[in-house]
Amino acid sequence: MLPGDRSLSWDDGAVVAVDQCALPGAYRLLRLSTVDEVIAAIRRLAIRGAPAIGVAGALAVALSAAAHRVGGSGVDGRCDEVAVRADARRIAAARPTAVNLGWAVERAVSKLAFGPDAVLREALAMVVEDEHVNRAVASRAADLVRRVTKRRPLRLLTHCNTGRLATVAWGTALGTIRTLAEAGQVEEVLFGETRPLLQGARLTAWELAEAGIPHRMCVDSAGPTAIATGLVDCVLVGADRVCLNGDVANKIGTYPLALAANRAGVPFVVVSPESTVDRALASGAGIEIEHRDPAEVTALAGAPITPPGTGAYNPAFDVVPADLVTAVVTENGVHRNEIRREAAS
Ligand SMILES: CSC[C@H]1O[C@H](OP(=O)(O)O)[C@H](O)[C@@H]1O
Repeated sequence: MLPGDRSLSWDDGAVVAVDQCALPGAYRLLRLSTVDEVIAAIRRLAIRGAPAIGVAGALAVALSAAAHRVGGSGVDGRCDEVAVRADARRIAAARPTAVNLGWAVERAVSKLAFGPDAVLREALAMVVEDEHVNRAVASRAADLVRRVTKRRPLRLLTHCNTGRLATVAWGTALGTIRTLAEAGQVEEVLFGETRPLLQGARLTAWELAEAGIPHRMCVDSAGPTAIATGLVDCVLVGADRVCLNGDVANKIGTYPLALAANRAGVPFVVVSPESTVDRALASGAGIEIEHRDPAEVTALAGAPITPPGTGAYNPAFDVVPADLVTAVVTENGVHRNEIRREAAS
């Protein structure tokens, strides 16, 4: 097991991460010592979740800087910056939608001139920061949920996995649920299985069981009905990219939940670190949505579920327009609709 709540760490020149493809059947650690090994882990979602892939990307830049060290150590260290920047571009391209990956890679690359050890220090700082940020965001989001709901204890709905596995530790939307549960304020969590890769069924179920929080799963398409029939007091989701106007990209299946919540008057709260906010992007129209292998849809656990030759539409994310979002909560505050406004509280 990794120390504490951690699902991602650094150990003696290697990235160490929980293999999320092996859960819930096996808790297995990956030890990744090359840039290509980290890129492959991100691409197959062994490491997944916007904050987690960001920090893993920064650690991969540190692996590259060490591999391309050209002399000296500490403040005298230098590396082949051209080679490291080429690696950084490949790392940032591993998955296009979560802004955290590019943000974290750029932050690690910004220390290149100070040598490989400085790059590693910056990446390790992100490891520590992520857990602190997530706990702060979760606390702020829990306060908002208490303000915008009446019923106690709460019946919450979430989607995909936004817990300690999707971050370095604690989690964002699921971190908020953990915070509320620790205060005895959660009756039950309903979550979607999250087809096709089953992040809900495999990972959120595992985390909620580990935390001892009452939970039930539903098929993704039942989430809107649960909201419409009064089974949900608040919807809590994560994000992969929040735009300047408040549009939010998140796991496919989030948009229908937002539509149902808006129609039912149920709060729809997005919980994410500031590193998921892309202030360079005016609106969701500019977000690159990752489209993945159709075989992820036409097969289940590797076994075909359709006749041979069946095609599939497999966007990994959708975009929730800002007007369907009750609030985006970050460590800097509660943003209602447009992100450009300063935090409302
Ligand atoms: C706090 S995780 C944010 C976000 O990342 C997940 O996507 P994926 O499993 O494809 O990496 C999902 O959209 C979560 O909401």
